Amino acid sequence: MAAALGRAWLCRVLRNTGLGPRASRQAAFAFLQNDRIHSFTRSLASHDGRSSALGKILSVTKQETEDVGRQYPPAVSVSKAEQDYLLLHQPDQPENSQVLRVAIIGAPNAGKSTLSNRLLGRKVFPVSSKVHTTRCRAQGVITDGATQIVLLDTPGLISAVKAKRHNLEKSLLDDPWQSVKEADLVLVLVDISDHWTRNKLHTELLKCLSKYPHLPAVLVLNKVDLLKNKGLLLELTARLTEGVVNNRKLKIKSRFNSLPQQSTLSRNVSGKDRTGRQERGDGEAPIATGAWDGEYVMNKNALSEDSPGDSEFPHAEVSTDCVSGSDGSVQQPADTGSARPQGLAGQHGDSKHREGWPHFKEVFMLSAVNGEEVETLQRYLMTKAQPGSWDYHSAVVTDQSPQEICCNLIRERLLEHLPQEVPYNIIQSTELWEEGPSGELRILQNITVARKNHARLLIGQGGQLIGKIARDVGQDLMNIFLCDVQLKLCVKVKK
Ligand SMILES: Nc1nc2c(ncn2[C@@H]2O[C@H](COP(=O)(O)OP(=O)(O)OP(=O)(O)O)[C@@H](O)[C@H]2O)c(=O)[nH]1
Repeated sequence: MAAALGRAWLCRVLRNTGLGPRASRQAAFAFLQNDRIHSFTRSLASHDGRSSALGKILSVTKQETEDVGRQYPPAVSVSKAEQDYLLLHQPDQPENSQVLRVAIIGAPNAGKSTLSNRLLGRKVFPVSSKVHTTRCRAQGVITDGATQIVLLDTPGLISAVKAKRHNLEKSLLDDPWQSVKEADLVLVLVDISDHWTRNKLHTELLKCLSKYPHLPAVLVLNKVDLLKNKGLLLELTARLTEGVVNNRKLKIKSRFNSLPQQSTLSRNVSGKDRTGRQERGDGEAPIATGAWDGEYVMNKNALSEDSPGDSEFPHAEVSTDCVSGSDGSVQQPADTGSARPQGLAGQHGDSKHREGWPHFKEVFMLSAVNGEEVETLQRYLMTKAQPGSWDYHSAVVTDQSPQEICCNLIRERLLEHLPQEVPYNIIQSTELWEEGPSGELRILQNITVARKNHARLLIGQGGQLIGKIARDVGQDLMNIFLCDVQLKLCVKVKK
């Protein structure tokens, strides 16, 4: 009640500054939710000169709103018409505008949507532990100063055979390829906590990279928070890059023989520091910071939390004895005692037989779920933007409609809470989408399941599960739209 009164008062104050009714309500909501008012005022006010009036009321300087605005991106409009208008609106780019389109590709469940949400600073893509949460590609937009980064979130890469066997829709097969075709840079995400898949790049990934060999590609090892033995990161890096990053050969050294003997890198484990001295276990642990091309790669603090000790960190460095082929490919020197894992396919082997990709420009090791090192990746992406026109107005955070966002987030929860195939056979339809008298968003969505027992599962005892899903999705939607949301879910059985 107190919050509602406070909101109404703030809303009136904001309206006196010349803001429209919805803008005032959103701003008031944001202010009382958190301090997201800064981003909101930035996105609204920076275009029409109202920033000074709002700034006075909120005691926020222009610099402050810009700084915090970087942290908190603009809200998404609850109205499809408004969102469509924004999407078609002429981008409000400055003269020195820069742009970078980034396709995020990887196997299903690698964490592509989680990373996209992290980079955006707002959850607009659905995430779940079940595969194929993302059904078609969608875009997220980060606008910071004169630079715009467009993230192309894609469904997990799958083979045509698999798509046919599981009767999966065409978008799952085509969209990742389409996104790569449109991208300026591709992020290849690998789930390094998955023992079954982490030792080799997915065949479809390799096919995709081979098809666009001149597109800059960056390897991202995700879910480092789940890895106990951090030393494995460098071993995996050597495998997945075929021992070459940015045209340079990797040399992996370990101060302690922590890598297993049968390791593909064991012949390079020297147990010595850079000066060739044998090191003691209590010395300062060398880490792979700035190992490649002078850029940041791995940060000890970011990765050491659950590490058994610094001795787990091997050291990686790059020798410059790699040469570029005339086609831009990297050729291995004859015998340099390289870190290249044995038994890998040749440099130009077909994607079926190779395990890694030797043309990655950079390697990042991060945790999309808790944000470790995501900012480092974001900074890197910012530096890669090239002069060019923006794709979107700075107030756009995604190209999805508000209804699509809502459907996807409900599906995310259905995937999370329902067993096996049940959530994949559900049909969702939005029956009501309207703005209530106090500016709240009212949504009624029908969820049609295939069988009665599925409906029982979904409703849960005394309506507990469906109630929880409605509350959780409602909360997510409030954070996206920055307004009150009343979400009702109605479970039906297919006739
Ligand atoms: N522990 C941990 N879990 C993560 C991390 N990143 C993603 N996840 C989890 O991995 C699961 C899959 O994440 P998504 O972002 O949906 O993966 P995706 O690649 O978009 O999946 P698809 O839509 O199937 O292609 C979710 O349960 C996430 O919470 C991470 O860095 N650490």
